[in-house]
Amino acid sequence: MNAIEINGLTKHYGGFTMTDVSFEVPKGYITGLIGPNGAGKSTVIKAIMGMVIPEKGKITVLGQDTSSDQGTYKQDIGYISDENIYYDYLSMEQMKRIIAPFYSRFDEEAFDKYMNLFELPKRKKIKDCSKGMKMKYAIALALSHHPSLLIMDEPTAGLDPVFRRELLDLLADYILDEQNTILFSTHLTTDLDRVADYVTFLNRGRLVFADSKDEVLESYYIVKGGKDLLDNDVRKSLIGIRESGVGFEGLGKDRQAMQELFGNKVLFEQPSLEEIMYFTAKGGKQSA
Ligand SMILES: Nc1ncnc2c1ncn2[C@@H]1O[C@H](COP(=O)(O)OP(=O)(O)OP(=O)(O)O)[C@@H](O)[C@H]1O
Repeated sequence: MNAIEINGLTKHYGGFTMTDVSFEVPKGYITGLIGPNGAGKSTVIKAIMGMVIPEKGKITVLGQDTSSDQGTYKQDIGYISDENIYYDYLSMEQMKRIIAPFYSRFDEEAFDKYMNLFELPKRKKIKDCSKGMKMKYAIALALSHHPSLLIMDEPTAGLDPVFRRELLDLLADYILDEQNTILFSTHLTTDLDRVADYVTFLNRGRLVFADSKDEVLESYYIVKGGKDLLDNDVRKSLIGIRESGVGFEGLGKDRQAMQELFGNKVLFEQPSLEEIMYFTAKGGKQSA
């Protein structure tokens, strides 16, 4: 079963077009949404949250069509924005009092537990909180109404490495209840290496892939070889290439064809998610 289904999402802004993006977020797992700056990650997340109205496409969240639902599906979502959506001059406690009534299952005890766990002083004004504290506060609020779906836009941005790791562990715990689902966007593929089960990759408003992390990693290869091997046909068959003075390194998909062509004249490696993102985003244009 899927927690989220996106079909044919299309949205135009001035210089940007999101074209026919379709993917699913399976229930009970962590799905990471990756892509370079401006790829459209926030646009997708805002469309799921009903904050961006697409020109085309259908979005179903927890079985409800978001365009016909009056927003009740949001009761079950813990949403963490990448923007500051709080009143700066209020304390964290005062802001919580404004937000809590919107959620029928808001749990004060859980809120206190997370505030203590994250070492957040309730009386501190939001304007005096660091970026990381604001993110922790957003996470505390989101978890306190026991959502079955957590949607987070860049939750690890601005966090120190220690809390980043703690947060990822917390997410892994949250998913232990197989009814819960997480979708989070990030630039940091190392976040995904640690916790993601599925990966959705957007580039320039288009879907590159949406699949299980293991399938993704297995379906690509990195090839390394001498410069003399790099003719036009090889260039065309690779998704991205990086050239140096003596050789090249490229990302491709059909390993067998490349193997038949070069045998043991080249070296094959399994790419990391970061390399897949880097070569796909840059294409074959750059050289090192
Ligand atoms: N309200 C808007 N009006 C005009 N253009 C917009 C608007 N919102 C987003 N865009 C543009 O749409 C594109 C995609 O933006 P989006 O924020 O979805 O990307 P992103 O992948 O989340 O990027 P980042 O990783 O930098 O946060 C960008 O070029 C952005 O400038």
